[in-house]
Amino acid sequence: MAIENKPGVEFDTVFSRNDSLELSSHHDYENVQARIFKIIVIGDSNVGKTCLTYRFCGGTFLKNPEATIGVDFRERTLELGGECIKLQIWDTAGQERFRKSMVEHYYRSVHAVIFVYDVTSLPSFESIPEWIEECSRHSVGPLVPRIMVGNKCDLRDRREVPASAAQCLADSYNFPLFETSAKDPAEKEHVDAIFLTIAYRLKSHKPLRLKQLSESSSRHLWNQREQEAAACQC
Ligand SMILES: Nc1nc2c(ncn2[C@@H]2O[C@H](COP(=O)(O)OP(=O)(O)OP(=O)(O)O)[C@@H](O)[C@H]2O)c(=O)[nH]1
Ligand SMILES: [Mg+2]
Repeated sequence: MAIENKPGVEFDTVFSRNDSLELSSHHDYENVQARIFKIIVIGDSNVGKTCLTYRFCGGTFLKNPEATIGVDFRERTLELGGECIKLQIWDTAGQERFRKSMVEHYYRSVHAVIFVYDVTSLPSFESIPEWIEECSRHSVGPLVPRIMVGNKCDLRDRREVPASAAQCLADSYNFPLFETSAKDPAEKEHVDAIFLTIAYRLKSHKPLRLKQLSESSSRHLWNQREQEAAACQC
């Protein structure tokens, strides 16, 4: 599910029926020029960064993943509005010992950042400000989109992070918030939507159009002006 960020303002992510998530077969892969965007996925160990990125790039739930050492690269090419976009996803290590020599590389020339926590782990949520702070220390520009993702929503009985608390934190940074599950097949399209939201933002390379809506009809909310203004915190 996507969670409201600010009432009355919609993050104008409308996926056209003509957009496909993959390059269609009539394309000659060799000759297609794709713009490449680097997206890093950051958060505590065990929150499901590898499973989320695998779900998006591989289409299935990765059983028995091992802790990521350094970084794993995944990519997926999309056709959006007639343009080829390649998302190069850096699945980073959450464990300090597996990431410390890599941190500079994570943040260099990054185009978007996804902060992940586990809704069944309060400590992983409480770490989010530290991850945002690390991002800030590495001079990631204010126009670089950031989003927050709460993973493992399928574990309903074990939830420790209320959606309201997560929304509050996301609002304080003016980040969009998504809650999802890499494991639940019913959430597959929602995982896609997280990355597509970023892809559209990167593709346009310009401020999003803000559409005033009634509170009840608002979904995928992201106040871009406030997001950019507040991004100096991150
Ligand atoms: N129930 C449930 N389990 C999940 C989900 N996503 C990941 N897991 C499990 O959580 C554990 C950790 O997943 P990973 O994807 O390896 O976590 P990570 O954030 O990449 O961990 P590091 O590589 O150590 O930073 C594994 O046992 C996964 O099976 C989910 O959506 N639901
Ligand atoms: Mg991992």
